[in-house]
Amino acid sequence: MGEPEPAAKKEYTLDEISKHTTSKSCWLIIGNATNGGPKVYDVTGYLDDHPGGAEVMLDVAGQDADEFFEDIGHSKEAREELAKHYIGDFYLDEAAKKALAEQAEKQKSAVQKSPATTLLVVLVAVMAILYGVYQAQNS
Ligand code: HEM
Repeated sequence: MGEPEPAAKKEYTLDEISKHTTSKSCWLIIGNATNGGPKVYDVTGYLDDHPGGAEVMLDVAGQDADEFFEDIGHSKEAREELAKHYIGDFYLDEAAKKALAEQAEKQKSAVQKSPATTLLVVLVAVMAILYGVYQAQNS
């Protein structure tokens, strides 16, 4: 048994999204393999409230704005605000869906590996400090 799916999940194609590029109707695609895939947001009502200004949003309207959104390092509050404007998912064909799932899987295993990497870094640092102390005591 899979996860329960909402009955009618709306999906938008780039054809449709790319029509919404003005202050009268401004849509953005935000999301990637690490957070559930690309999603579509109608941010028309938020343009005038955006602390970064309306212009930056209009610049990337009707297209994939994920990198722009992530590069700013938007806060948790910004992400909560973003969620309010969600209108549906970005349509992915089977190949794109598969690529996204593979990317998500890769990200997951990279995260799982990271505690071991952190431990190794800490271990090397501790050994370096101990070596320093040993040297100091014997000089
Ligand atoms: C619905 C989508 C978006 C929401 C809800 C949002 C929300 C916010 C919020 C709350 C801030 C204040 C700082 C923070 O809390 O992180 C902020 C700052 C900013 N945002 Fe956005 N943002 C969105 C999309 C974008 C996009 C697509 C861009 C760039 C193309 C962008 C560029 C900026 C910039 C440059 C700032 C910094 C403003 C400054 O510090 O002067 N934002 N945004």
